[in-house]
Amino acid sequence: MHTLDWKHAWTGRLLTTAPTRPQALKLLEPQLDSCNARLIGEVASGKLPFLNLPFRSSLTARLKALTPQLRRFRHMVVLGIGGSALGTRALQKAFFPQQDLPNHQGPWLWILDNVDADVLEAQMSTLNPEETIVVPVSKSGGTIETLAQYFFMKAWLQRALPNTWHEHMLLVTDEKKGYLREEADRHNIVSLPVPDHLGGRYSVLSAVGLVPAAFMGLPWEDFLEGAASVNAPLVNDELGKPENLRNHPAWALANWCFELSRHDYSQLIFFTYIPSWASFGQWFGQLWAESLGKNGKGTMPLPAVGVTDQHSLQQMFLDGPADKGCIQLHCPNLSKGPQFPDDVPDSWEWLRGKTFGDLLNAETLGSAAALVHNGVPLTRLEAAESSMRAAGEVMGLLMATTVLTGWLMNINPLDQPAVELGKRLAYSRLGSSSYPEEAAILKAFLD
Ligand SMILES: O=P(O)(O)OC[C@H]1O[C@](O)(CO)[C@@H](O)[C@@H]1O
Repeated sequence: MHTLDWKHAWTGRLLTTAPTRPQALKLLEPQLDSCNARLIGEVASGKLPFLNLPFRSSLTARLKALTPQLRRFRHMVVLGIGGSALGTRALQKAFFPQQDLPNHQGPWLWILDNVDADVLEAQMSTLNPEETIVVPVSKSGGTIETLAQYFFMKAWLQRALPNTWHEHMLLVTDEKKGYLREEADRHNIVSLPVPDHLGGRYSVLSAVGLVPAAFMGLPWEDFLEGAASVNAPLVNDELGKPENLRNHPAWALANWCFELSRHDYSQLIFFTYIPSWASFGQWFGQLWAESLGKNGKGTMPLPAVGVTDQHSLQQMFLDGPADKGCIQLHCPNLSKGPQFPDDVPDSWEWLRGKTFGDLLNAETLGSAAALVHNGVPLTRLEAAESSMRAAGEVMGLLMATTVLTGWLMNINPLDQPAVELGKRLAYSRLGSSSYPEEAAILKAFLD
């Protein structure tokens, strides 16, 4: 289980100009009713599948059947970008650290989520196609960065394995539409669906995150269970009871984030003090930014890693503009590591008998106290353990919080229309004639 510590949340400008937390929650009663009505409607119409996981049993059956086939490969190369890669990387770094440690013998998961010619060429010149499965992941099936890599890696497989190349691919994409779906049908490539309404940043609980997890041998069912359990009160049989929403931690957290934005805290630090979960910050960054940056609204996510970023970003957090609130994610029950010996030098005699993990816990606390002392409103999200189940809980909670914060801000947290322009400008630059308006924008930019 996780807990939220609110003791220092309603501080800074919130303390002087905003209501106290109980008052704020009370003031939000009218929004509670409208958000509750929206929750009922959107769950019923299938628009929030990351909350009630309607695809869970079919995915579980398919993935269990596929796992032996996946695990016979030594390398998996995931091609994806944004939400088609960030959740997977978070799981890999957190739960498969051995790949980054000495003497690892495999399996190896490679995540190609950029337009990086050196990395692509290195993959194709060093991996043995016989031992490799390529997994293009794209909800839309048409993302240019992913497709571009797909074209090259498909040709690479075809050259080496002319008759069996399609057995070295697994496509994760929309069930019915998109170019990758057509490719799966055309070449008889095994595929798993990204369910309807499950956009990239909400998709880690689907085949998007779980195919690589199964390949790494991770307990992905625990991950699903964690996410399902945290949001069950919002979507269970008693769906519609306002107290389910009123008492849910995501409602309280969304309420606080909304109040921060209303009081000119324009940045939200997501400070992860579980070192192996450092990559959760990038996952959260996309979730928060694409969901909430709309109509001049939203707060800027600032992923930071404790303790590392105490030595790079923390100065700004503490003494820069007072425009930041902070969620500190931590776990007091991580492994403790070795004990400091009795012969550490006298200047550090207070370390004697303590463990390396005690240092992390003390720094987690020290950083939190320093932020609060400097007026930064802080909510502490404590995971009882750093397991896959706990990760599912935390991610499930953050997804629900993001959606509710968007509703409170009166914006649609499920789309990301503004990002399209840059893509169209690039297509135009490459010679596509479908974008005359973009050609004009480019011309104005270049002239
Ligand atoms: O899974 P897809 O459709 O390839 O999209 C990749 C990413 O691109 C975006 O649509 C933004 O352009 C993200 O929301 C998404 O995670």
